[in-house]
Amino acid sequence: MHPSDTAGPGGTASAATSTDHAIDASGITKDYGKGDVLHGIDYRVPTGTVSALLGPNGAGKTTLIEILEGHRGRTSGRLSVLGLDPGDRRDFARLRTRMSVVLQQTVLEPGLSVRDILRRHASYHPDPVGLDEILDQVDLTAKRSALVKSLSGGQLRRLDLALALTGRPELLFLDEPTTGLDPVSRRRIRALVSGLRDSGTTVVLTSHDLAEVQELADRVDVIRDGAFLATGTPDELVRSSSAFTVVEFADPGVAADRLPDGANLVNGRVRIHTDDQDTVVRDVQAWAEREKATISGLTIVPPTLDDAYLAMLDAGAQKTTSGKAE
Ligand SMILES: Nc1ncnc2c1ncn2[C@@H]1O[C@H](COP(=O)(O)OP(=O)(O)OP(=O)(O)O)[C@@H](O)[C@H]1O
Repeated sequence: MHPSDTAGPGGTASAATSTDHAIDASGITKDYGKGDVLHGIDYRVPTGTVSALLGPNGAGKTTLIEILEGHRGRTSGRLSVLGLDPGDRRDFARLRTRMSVVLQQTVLEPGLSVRDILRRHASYHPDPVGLDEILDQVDLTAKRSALVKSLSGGQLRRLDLALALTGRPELLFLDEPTTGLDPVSRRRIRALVSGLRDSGTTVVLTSHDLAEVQELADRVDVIRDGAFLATGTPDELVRSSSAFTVVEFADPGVAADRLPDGANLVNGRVRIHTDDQDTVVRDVQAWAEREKATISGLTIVPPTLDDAYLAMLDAGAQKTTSGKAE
Protein backbone atom coordinates (compact mmCIF):
# COMPACT_ATOMS: atom_id res chain seq x y z
CA MET A 1 0.00 0.00 0.00
CA HIS A 2 1.24 3.48 -0.84
CA PRO A 3 1.09 6.13 1.89
CA SER A 4 -2.09 7.66 0.53
CA ASP A 5 -3.36 8.27 4.03
CA THR A 6 -0.19 9.85 5.31
CA ALA A 7 -1.53 13.38 5.14
CA GLY A 8 -1.96 15.09 8.48
CA PRO A 9 0.25 16.55 11.15
CA GLY A 10 2.60 13.56 11.07
CA GLY A 11 3.34 14.02 7.40
CA THR A 12 4.78 17.46 7.91
CA ALA A 13 6.94 16.80 10.96
CA SER A 14 10.61 17.16 10.14
CA ALA A 15 12.77 14.05 10.40
CA ALA A 16 15.86 14.20 12.56
CA THR A 17 18.89 12.50 11.07
CA SER A 18 20.09 9.72 13.27
CA THR A 19 22.74 7.14 12.48
CA ASP A 20 22.83 5.40 15.85
CA HIS A 21 19.09 4.76 15.73
CA ALA A 22 17.47 3.30 12.64
CA ILE A 23 14.11 4.31 14.11
CA ASP A 24 13.59 7.32 16.32
CA ALA A 25 9.95 8.07 17.09
CA SER A 26 8.47 10.31 19.75
CA GLY A 27 4.95 11.15 20.78
CA ILE A 28 3.33 9.07 18.02
CA THR A 29 -0.45 9.06 18.21
CA LYS A 30 -3.01 7.50 15.90
CA ASP A 31 -6.72 8.15 15.82
CA TYR A 32 -8.75 6.15 13.30
CA GLY A 33 -11.73 8.38 14.08
CA LYS A 34 -12.88 6.99 17.39
CA GLY A 35 -10.16 8.20 19.73
CA ASP A 36 -6.45 7.44 19.97
CA VAL A 37 -5.34 3.83 19.57
CA LEU A 38 -1.69 4.90 20.02
CA HIS A 39 -1.13 7.25 22.94
CA GLY A 40 2.09 9.19 22.36
CA ILE A 41 4.48 6.33 21.60
CA ASP A 42 8.23 6.92 22.03
CA TYR A 43 10.13 4.20 20.17
CA ARG A 44 13.84 4.05 19.37
CA VAL A 45 15.59 1.16 17.67
CA PRO A 46 19.40 1.20 17.71
CA THR A 47 21.02 0.53 14.34
CA GLY A 48 22.21 -3.06 13.83
CA THR A 49 19.95 -4.65 16.44
CA VAL A 50 17.01 -7.02 16.43
CA SER A 51 14.04 -5.43 18.19
CA ALA A 52 10.86 -7.30 18.93
CA LEU A 53 7.46 -5.71 19.36
CA LEU A 54 5.10 -7.78 21.48
CA GLY A 55 1.56 -7.24 22.59
CA PRO A 56 -1.86 -8.86 22.72
CA ASN A 57 -4.41 -8.63 19.90
CA GLY A 58 -5.56 -5.06 19.32
CA ALA A 59 -2.62 -3.55 21.27
CA GLY A 60 -1.53 -1.37 18.36
CA LYS A 61 1.45 -3.31 16.94
CA THR A 62 0.26 -3.32 13.33
CA THR A 63 -0.74 0.33 13.50
CA LEU A 64 2.67 1.35 14.85
CA ILE A 65 4.61 -0.84 12.40
CA GLU A 66 2.59 0.44 9.46
CA ILE A 67 3.30 4.02 10.53
CA LEU A 68 7.02 3.21 10.75
CA GLU A 69 6.91 1.58 7.32
CA GLY A 70 5.12 4.59 5.84
CA HIS A 71 2.06 2.56 4.95
CA ARG A 72 -0.14 4.46 7.35
CA GLY A 73 -0.24 8.09 8.46
CA ARG A 74 0.19 9.14 12.05
CA THR A 75 -2.09 11.64 13.73
CA SER A 76 0.77 13.40 15.52
CA GLY A 77 4.33 12.88 16.64
CA ARG A 78 7.84 12.99 15.22
CA LEU A 79 9.37 10.13 13.28
CA SER A 80 12.74 9.41 11.75
CA VAL A 81 13.38 6.11 9.95
CA LEU A 82 16.91 5.83 8.56
CA GLY A 83 17.01 9.60 8.94
CA LEU A 84 13.90 10.09 6.76
CA ASP A 85 10.22 10.67 7.46
CA PRO A 86 8.08 7.80 6.14
CA GLY A 87 5.04 10.12 6.28
CA ASP A 88 6.64 12.34 3.64
CA ARG A 89 5.97 11.19 0.07
CA ARG A 90 9.48 11.84 -1.25
CA ASP A 91 11.18 10.37 1.82
CA PHE A 92 8.93 7.33 1.55
CA ALA A 93 10.08 6.73 -2.04
CA ARG A 94 13.72 6.93 -0.89
CA LEU A 95 13.04 4.60 2.02
CA ARG A 96 11.58 1.92 -0.24
CA THR A 97 15.03 1.16 -1.63
CA ARG A 98 16.58 0.99 1.85
CA MET A 99 14.07 -1.02 3.85
CA SER A 100 12.05 -4.20 3.31
CA VAL A 101 8.92 -5.63 4.80
CA VAL A 102 8.08 -9.32 5.07
CA LEU A 103 4.40 -9.77 5.80
CA GLN A 104 2.71 -12.97 6.86
CA GLN A 105 1.06 -13.23 3.46
CA THR A 106 2.19 -11.81 0.16
CA VAL A 107 0.61 -12.29 -3.25
CA LEU A 108 3.14 -13.35 -5.89
CA GLU A 109 2.47 -14.18 -9.54
CA PRO A 110 1.67 -17.89 -9.50
CA GLY A 111 2.95 -18.55 -13.06
CA LEU A 112 6.48 -17.21 -12.50
CA SER A 113 9.40 -19.39 -11.45
CA VAL A 114 11.34 -18.72 -8.28
CA ARG A 115 14.39 -17.80 -10.38
CA ASP A 116 12.47 -15.39 -12.61
CA ILE A 117 10.71 -13.62 -9.78
CA LEU A 118 14.01 -13.18 -7.91
CA ARG A 119 15.82 -11.99 -11.06
CA ARG A 120 13.11 -9.48 -11.80
CA HIS A 121 13.20 -8.21 -8.23
CA ALA A 122 17.00 -7.96 -8.34
CA SER A 123 16.69 -5.68 -11.38
CA TYR A 124 15.01 -3.04 -9.18
CA HIS A 125 18.09 -2.71 -6.97
CA PRO A 126 21.53 -1.22 -7.70
CA ASP A 127 23.54 -3.88 -5.83
CA PRO A 128 21.37 -6.98 -5.40
CA VAL A 129 22.45 -10.18 -3.68
CA GLY A 130 23.31 -12.80 -6.34
CA LEU A 131 20.70 -15.39 -7.25
CA ASP A 132 22.71 -18.41 -6.03
CA GLU A 133 23.56 -16.71 -2.75
CA ILE A 134 20.02 -15.64 -1.96
CA LEU A 135 18.60 -19.07 -2.87
CA ASP A 136 21.12 -20.69 -0.57
CA GLN A 137 20.37 -18.24 2.26
CA VAL A 138 16.70 -19.21 2.33
CA ASP A 139 17.30 -22.85 1.39
CA LEU A 140 15.43 -22.73 -1.93
CA THR A 141 18.25 -23.78 -4.28
CA ALA A 142 16.41 -26.98 -5.20
CA LYS A 143 13.33 -24.94 -6.08
CA ARG A 144 14.95 -22.37 -8.38
CA SER A 145 12.99 -23.56 -11.44
CA ALA A 146 9.73 -24.31 -9.61
CA LEU A 147 6.68 -22.19 -10.32
CA VAL A 148 5.39 -20.04 -7.46
CA LYS A 149 2.04 -21.85 -7.57
CA SER A 150 3.77 -25.18 -6.86
CA LEU A 151 5.47 -23.97 -3.65
CA SER A 152 4.33 -25.02 -0.20
CA GLY A 153 3.32 -22.41 2.39
CA GLY A 154 6.71 -22.61 4.10
CA GLN A 155 8.58 -22.34 0.79
CA LEU A 156 6.52 -19.26 -0.13
CA ARG A 157 7.47 -17.64 3.15
CA ARG A 158 11.13 -18.29 2.42
CA LEU A 159 10.71 -16.83 -1.07
CA ASP A 160 9.15 -13.72 0.50
CA LEU A 161 12.19 -13.42 2.72
CA ALA A 162 14.53 -13.85 -0.25
CA LEU A 163 12.70 -11.05 -2.09
CA ALA A 164 13.02 -8.81 0.96
CA LEU A 165 16.75 -9.49 1.27
CA THR A 166 17.67 -9.18 -2.40
CA GLY A 167 18.15 -5.41 -2.20
CA ARG A 168 20.40 -5.62 0.92
CA PRO A 169 18.00 -3.57 3.10
CA GLU A 170 19.39 -1.54 5.98
CA LEU A 171 16.12 -2.04 7.86
CA LEU A 172 13.95 -5.14 7.74
CA PHE A 173 10.46 -5.54 9.20
CA LEU A 174 9.58 -9.19 9.82
CA ASP A 175 6.08 -10.26 10.75
CA GLU A 176 6.07 -13.74 12.31
CA PRO A 177 9.03 -14.83 10.15
CA THR A 178 9.02 -18.52 11.03
CA THR A 179 5.31 -19.25 11.44
CA GLY A 180 4.40 -22.29 9.37
CA LEU A 181 8.01 -23.35 8.82
CA ASP A 182 9.33 -26.79 9.76
CA PRO A 183 11.91 -26.92 12.59
CA VAL A 184 14.92 -27.14 10.26
CA SER A 185 13.84 -24.14 8.15
CA ARG A 186 12.95 -22.29 11.32
CA ARG A 187 16.45 -22.77 12.70
CA ARG A 188 17.95 -21.69 9.41
CA ILE A 189 15.86 -18.52 9.22
CA ARG A 190 16.74 -17.64 12.81
CA ALA A 191 20.44 -18.05 11.99
CA LEU A 192 19.92 -15.90 8.92
CA VAL A 193 18.31 -13.13 10.99
CA SER A 194 21.18 -13.27 13.52
CA GLY A 195 23.66 -13.07 10.65
CA LEU A 196 21.88 -10.04 9.19
CA ARG A 197 22.09 -8.28 12.52
CA ASP A 198 25.78 -9.16 12.82
CA SER A 199 26.40 -7.56 9.46
CA GLY A 200 24.69 -4.33 10.56
CA THR A 201 21.09 -4.74 9.38
CA THR A 202 18.42 -3.48 11.75
CA VAL A 203 15.53 -5.89 12.20
CA VAL A 204 12.12 -5.16 13.72
CA LEU A 205 10.34 -8.37 14.53
CA THR A 206 6.78 -9.09 15.51
CA SER A 207 6.19 -12.62 16.72
CA HIS A 208 3.98 -14.54 19.08
CA ASP A 209 6.73 -17.18 19.38
CA LEU A 210 8.40 -15.89 22.51
CA ALA A 211 11.10 -18.57 22.55
CA GLU A 212 12.12 -17.21 19.16
CA VAL A 213 12.01 -13.63 20.43
CA GLN A 214 14.10 -14.61 23.46
CA GLU A 215 16.68 -16.21 21.17
CA LEU A 216 16.81 -13.48 18.52
CA ALA A 217 15.93 -10.13 20.04
CA ASP A 218 18.43 -7.70 21.55
CA ARG A 219 15.53 -5.74 22.97
CA VAL A 220 11.84 -6.20 23.42
CA ASP A 221 9.06 -3.63 23.66
CA VAL A 222 5.72 -4.73 25.04
CA ILE A 223 2.74 -2.67 23.95
CA ARG A 224 -0.73 -2.85 25.41
CA ASP A 225 -3.73 -0.59 24.74
CA GLY A 226 -1.60 1.69 22.58
CA ALA A 227 1.12 2.39 25.16
CA PHE A 228 4.37 0.65 26.13
CA LEU A 229 4.13 -1.55 29.17
CA ALA A 230 7.79 -2.58 29.30
CA THR A 231 11.04 -2.23 27.38
CA GLY A 232 14.35 -4.02 27.85
CA THR A 233 16.51 -6.94 26.83
CA PRO A 234 14.76 -10.31 27.12
CA ASP A 235 16.81 -11.01 30.27
CA GLU A 236 15.90 -7.66 31.83
CA LEU A 237 12.22 -8.26 31.19
CA VAL A 238 12.42 -11.73 32.72
CA ARG A 239 14.36 -10.47 35.76
CA SER A 240 12.03 -7.55 36.40
CA SER A 241 8.85 -9.58 35.99
CA SER A 242 6.98 -11.34 38.75
CA ALA A 243 7.35 -14.67 36.92
CA PHE A 244 8.72 -17.43 39.13
CA THR A 245 11.60 -19.89 38.96
CA VAL A 246 10.39 -23.48 39.41
CA VAL A 247 12.43 -25.76 41.70
CA GLU A 248 11.46 -29.42 41.38
CA PHE A 249 12.61 -32.83 42.58
CA ALA A 250 11.31 -36.39 42.47
CA ASP A 251 8.66 -37.31 45.05
CA PRO A 252 10.65 -38.78 47.96
CA GLY A 253 7.47 -40.48 49.20
CA VAL A 254 6.77 -38.39 52.30
CA ALA A 255 3.23 -37.54 53.37
CA ALA A 256 1.74 -34.51 51.63
CA ASP A 257 1.48 -32.54 54.89
CA ARG A 258 5.22 -33.02 55.48
CA LEU A 259 6.38 -31.50 52.19
CA PRO A 260 8.51 -28.31 52.36
CA ASP A 261 6.66 -25.01 52.82
CA GLY A 262 4.96 -23.84 49.64
CA ALA A 263 5.54 -27.16 47.82
CA ASN A 264 2.99 -29.02 45.71
CA LEU A 265 3.07 -32.54 44.34
CA VAL A 266 2.62 -32.43 40.56
CA ASN A 267 2.91 -35.57 38.37
CA GLY A 268 5.14 -37.37 40.85
CA ARG A 269 7.40 -34.35 41.44
CA VAL A 270 7.61 -31.89 44.28
CA ARG A 271 7.30 -28.39 42.81
CA ILE A 272 8.07 -25.02 44.43
CA HIS A 273 7.64 -21.62 42.78
CA THR A 274 10.07 -18.98 43.98
CA ASP A 275 11.81 -15.72 43.19
CA ASP A 276 14.74 -16.75 45.43
CA GLN A 277 16.02 -20.09 44.23
CA ASP A 278 19.17 -20.14 46.42
CA THR A 279 17.14 -19.86 49.62
CA VAL A 280 14.67 -22.49 48.42
CA VAL A 281 17.45 -24.95 47.55
CA ARG A 282 19.06 -24.42 50.98
CA ASP A 283 15.68 -24.83 52.71
CA VAL A 284 14.96 -28.00 50.74
CA GLN A 285 18.34 -29.48 51.77
CA ALA A 286 17.66 -28.66 55.43
CA TRP A 287 14.17 -30.11 55.11
CA ALA A 288 15.54 -33.34 53.56
CA GLU A 289 17.97 -33.79 56.46
CA ARG A 290 15.20 -33.27 58.99
CA GLU A 291 12.80 -35.62 57.21
CA LYS A 292 15.53 -38.11 56.28
CA ALA A 293 14.25 -37.79 52.71
CA THR A 294 16.40 -38.30 49.62
CA ILE A 295 16.42 -35.52 47.05
CA SER A 296 16.87 -36.78 43.48
CA GLY A 297 16.35 -35.32 40.02
CA LEU A 298 16.52 -31.73 41.27
CA THR A 299 15.82 -29.21 38.51
CA ILE A 300 15.78 -25.42 38.64
CA VAL A 301 13.94 -23.87 35.71
CA PRO A 302 14.20 -20.08 35.49
CA PRO A 303 11.24 -18.18 34.07
CA THR A 304 11.16 -17.68 30.31
CA LEU A 305 10.21 -14.59 28.35
CA ASP A 306 6.88 -16.34 27.80
CA ASP A 307 6.33 -16.54 31.59
CA ALA A 308 7.48 -12.94 32.06
CA TYR A 309 5.23 -11.67 29.27
CA LEU A 310 2.18 -13.42 30.68
CA ALA A 311 2.96 -12.16 34.21
CA MET A 312 3.37 -8.63 32.81
CA LEU A 313 0.04 -8.67 30.99
CA ASP A 314 -1.61 -10.19 34.02
CA ALA A 315 -0.23 -7.44 36.27
CA GLY A 316 -1.30 -4.82 33.70
CA ALA A 317 -4.80 -6.30 33.56
CA GLN A 318 -5.04 -6.27 37.36
CA LYS A 319 -3.97 -2.62 37.41
CA THR A 320 -6.61 -1.78 34.81
CA THR A 321 -9.26 -3.66 36.70
CA SER A 322 -8.41 -2.03 40.03
CA GLY A 323 -8.26 1.37 38.27
CA LYS A 324 -11.77 0.87 36.96
CA ALA A 325 -13.06 -0.19 40.33
CA GLU A 326 -11.80 2.91 42.09
N1 LIG B 1 -8.21 0.54 9.76
C1 LIG B 1 -8.67 0.69 11.01
N2 LIG B 1 -9.75 1.44 11.27
C2 LIG B 1 -10.22 1.62 12.52
N3 LIG B 1 -9.66 1.06 13.62
C3 LIG B 1 -8.59 0.28 13.42
C4 LIG B 1 -8.03 0.06 12.12
N4 LIG B 1 -6.95 -0.75 12.25
C5 LIG B 1 -6.83 -1.02 13.56
N5 LIG B 1 -7.80 -0.40 14.27
C6 LIG B 1 -7.98 -0.44 15.74
O1 LIG B 1 -6.76 -0.01 16.33
C7 LIG B 1 -6.46 -0.79 17.48
C8 LIG B 1 -5.07 -1.42 17.31
O2 LIG B 1 -5.15 -2.36 16.24
P1 LIG B 1 -3.85 -3.05 15.63
O3 LIG B 1 -4.27 -3.83 14.42
O4 LIG B 1 -2.80 -2.03 15.46
O5 LIG B 1 -3.45 -4.05 16.82
P2 LIG B 1 -2.43 -5.29 16.81
O6 LIG B 1 -1.65 -5.16 18.07
O7 LIG B 1 -1.68 -5.33 15.54
O8 LIG B 1 -3.44 -6.51 16.92
P3 LIG B 1 -3.30 -8.02 16.33
O9 LIG B 1 -2.27 -8.72 17.17
O10 LIG B 1 -4.68 -8.55 16.58
O11 LIG B 1 -2.96 -7.92 14.88
C9 LIG B 1 -7.58 -1.81 17.61
O12 LIG B 1 -8.50 -1.30 18.55
C10 LIG B 1 -8.20 -1.86 16.24
O13 LIG B 1 -9.57 -2.16 16.31
